[in-house]
Amino acid sequence: MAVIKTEKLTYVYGEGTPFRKVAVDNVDLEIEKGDFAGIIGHTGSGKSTLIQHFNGLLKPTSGAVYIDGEKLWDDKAKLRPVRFKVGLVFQYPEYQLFEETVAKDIAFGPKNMGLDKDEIARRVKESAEMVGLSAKALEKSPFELSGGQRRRAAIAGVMAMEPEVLILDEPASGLDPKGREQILGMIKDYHRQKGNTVLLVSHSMEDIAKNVDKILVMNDAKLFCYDETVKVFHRAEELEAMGLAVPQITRVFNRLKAMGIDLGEDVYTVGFGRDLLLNRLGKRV
Ligand SMILES: Nc1ncnc2c1ncn2[C@@H]1O[C@H](COP(=O)(O)OP(=O)(O)OP(=O)(O)O)[C@@H](O)[C@H]1O
Repeated sequence: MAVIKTEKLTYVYGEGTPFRKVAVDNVDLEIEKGDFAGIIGHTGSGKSTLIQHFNGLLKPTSGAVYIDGEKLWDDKAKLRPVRFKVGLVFQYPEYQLFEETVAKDIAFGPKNMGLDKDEIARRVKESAEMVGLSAKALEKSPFELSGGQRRRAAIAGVMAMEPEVLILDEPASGLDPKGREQILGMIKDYHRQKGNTVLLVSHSMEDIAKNVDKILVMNDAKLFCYDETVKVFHRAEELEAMGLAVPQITRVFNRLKAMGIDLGEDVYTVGFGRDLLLNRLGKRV
């Protein structure tokens, strides 16, 4: 069964005003349990609006959202547990840290869930380890940490709620290349260890290509596709037509194909391209 399902999901900002804007338009979507997916689309294509429906932060203008088969908004009392089930990490979440220590910040969500002290302590420890924060860092004020560490602390705060679905909006934005790799690697490890559903919004095709198994593409408020990474990059021309640059390495190999050198596979990471080439050249890799 799909963990997230939408039926003709539509969301309109400013209904009844001259500024009316359809941000999500008739989206039918099924996200399976355990999927690790990237969400891409040009600026303003509706990515943030879409994900805010998945934990009941936004109410559809029309259409429906189901979490674990349960329709949201039929009974408002059921929204609270959904917010625990679907954890949302906003862009630049480090600006939302406010407690006096990192440990207290991470504990905030589990505390809010009404868990007992021991369980909260276990979760704080486990999620701090997951994001690579030391025991020493936990006792510091969030303001004593570096930007990258603060981001980790904020992500750990949502992980500590042990959501079934973890959604992150641009988790690597504003970080240097090394910081980006570390955060994305950490999210990949989290998915591998927990097997949970993880969705991450990103502007970077390269980041997406390297990390996720599936891609959801939004275009002008509509769902363009939700499919395996390879299959999505196979549609490079359509993606480029909607202003989405496929990874540079994919373009190089597509160019080779156009020149008659078809290696028979879609290439979207440098590592895979290298192995493919070396294999064809008959060398061991
Ligand atoms: N609070 C709001 N009021 C009015 N219009 C809004 C509001 N938030 C978003 N929009 C509009 O809805 C559309 C979709 O916005 P959304 O933020 O969901 O897109 P996005 O794909 O996440 O964009 P970005 O990549 O820039 O974050 C855009 O045209 C945006 O201007």
